[in-house]
Amino acid sequence: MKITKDLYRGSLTLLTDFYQLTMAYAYWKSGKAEEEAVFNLFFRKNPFQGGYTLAAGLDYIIDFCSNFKFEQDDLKYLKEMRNADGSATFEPAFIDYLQSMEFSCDMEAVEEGTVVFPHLPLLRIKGPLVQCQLLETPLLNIINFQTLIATKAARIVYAAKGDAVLEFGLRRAQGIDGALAASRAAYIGGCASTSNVMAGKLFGIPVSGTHAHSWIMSFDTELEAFKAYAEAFPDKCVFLVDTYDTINGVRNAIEVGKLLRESGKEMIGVRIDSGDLAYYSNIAREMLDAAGFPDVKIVASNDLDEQIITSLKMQEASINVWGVGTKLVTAYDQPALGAVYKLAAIKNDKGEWEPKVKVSQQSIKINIPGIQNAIRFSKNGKAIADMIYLEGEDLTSAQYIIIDPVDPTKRKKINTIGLDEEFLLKPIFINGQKVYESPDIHQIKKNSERNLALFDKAHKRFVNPHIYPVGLEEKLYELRTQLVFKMKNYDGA
Ligand SMILES: Nc1ncnc2c1ncn2[C@@H]1O[C@H](COP(=O)(O)OP(=O)(O)OP(=O)(O)O)[C@@H](O)[C@H]1O
Ligand SMILES: O=P(O)(O)OC[C@H]1O[C@H](OP(=O)(O)OP(=O)(O)O)[C@H](O)[C@@H]1O
Ligand SMILES: O=C(O)c1cccnc1
Ligand SMILES: [Mg+2]
Repeated sequence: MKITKDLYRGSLTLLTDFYQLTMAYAYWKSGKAEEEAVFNLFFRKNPFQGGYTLAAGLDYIIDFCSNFKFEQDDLKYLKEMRNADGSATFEPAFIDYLQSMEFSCDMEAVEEGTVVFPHLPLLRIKGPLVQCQLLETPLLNIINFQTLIATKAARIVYAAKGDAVLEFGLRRAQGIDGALAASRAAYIGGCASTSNVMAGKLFGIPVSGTHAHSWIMSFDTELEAFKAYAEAFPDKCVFLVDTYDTINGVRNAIEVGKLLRESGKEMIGVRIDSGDLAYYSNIAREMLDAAGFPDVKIVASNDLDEQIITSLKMQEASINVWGVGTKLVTAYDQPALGAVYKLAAIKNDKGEWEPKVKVSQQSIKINIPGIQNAIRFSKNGKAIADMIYLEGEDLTSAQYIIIDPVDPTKRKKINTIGLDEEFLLKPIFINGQKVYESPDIHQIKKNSERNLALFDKAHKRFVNPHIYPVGLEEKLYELRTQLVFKMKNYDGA
């Protein structure tokens, strides 16, 4: 297979769990395939034991849905699928049905770079049951990963307190697609650049890089290596100083920095990639300052994450730029976000929407039924609370009570006078037609910055962050409670 932009932009319609296809077939057999349904995509817990999550991945979803079509070779594959007894898994008429299927759903979603919280709908899709069902797996695959990595990046960038964070993860990322999507999401989360050249080409992300130990090792001496690099890249010299002896490495960098200056150029930085990064960065800073290089940056790398960066900041390390790879692109301490996709409503024979609920012993697992949206209330540029409500509800009240979806004793009163309101779900597709103007990657990154600025630092700290209030509007809470009671009786529980 060729790894080209087409891999991500072409039809990936079979990228779904087989059970979506078995259900599709069974829906079709039972005459339910075209019944209208609404599904919500949401998660139940912020990743990394954090206080917020940064949404990413929508642009992939838009591409996926825009190209949602069973191609001839997809159909051939399904047609040839056999049961254990040798009979065809799917009837030919079903294959014809798939062939004629075109994406015709309505979709609303939060924009990429939106700060989101447990229980909020990140995406809502309305359309034929069969289409909504087939889309469950790819939508989750895309949102779960990119949202996870964007959130990890936002945390790392937050720890860096305004210093640039360079994403160096390609060599340790989860395969080719994981690497590309991670580089994209890391940029959305606030990284300044990626080392992944293909991500730069595909997504328009700035690329940057220094050099490796192998460059130094290929010469007889470190000094020779620095001089040769300076000749090749007089405007981009970031010297890796720790191959043999970090202090001597800084001395050599200063020597070449002086030569560069004589030729009218300035050394940009030094990179330290091992040892005690606080200790060596502080020595390097003193040496560089004393030699007349106060503007030369000190880049640090080596298994960094938000915790180590925070520690190095506390130690007053003289680091200005952070190269972060493995722990960012693999979301090292939490390898998956647990977003789910649940049926919220279905249209009955009379054309009325019937809200649907999945009952669980664990109240956190009871989904929120009905066709929902969410409003973010804020005051003077600071978010106060999010309210999930039923679409069509009268929203002119001066006061709301929002009720915690897991613990109904937790409630918050919101007086709306003087508050700003933002509807979180934006229309993306109507009847399968795209109505959303996708922002470019730089605008998405700015949206992340704007969104993150809405939230108090209490929600951003790494240890026991303050919980941001997200609640159900009273009527939605009532609907959910009544429905749970009804379904439990129905089950005889
Ligand atoms: N001052 C510091 N405070 C906290 N963590 C640090 C500090 N300096 C470095 N670290 C981190 O400690 C870890 C050190 O890794 P490790 O024990 O593998 O040593 P190393 O420097 O990589 O060794 P080597 O010289 O073989 O490359 C890295 O994750 C690094 O980011
Ligand atoms: O540490 P990360 O956050 O993943 O950042 C990327 C790392 O990749 C490179 O070295 P590599 O890890 O390949 O070799 P090394 O550990 O021997 O330096 C680089 O020098 C960084 O240390
Ligand atoms: O450019 C760098 O310094 C770099 C790139 C990838 C991995 N480690 C370092
Ligand atoms: Mg390493």
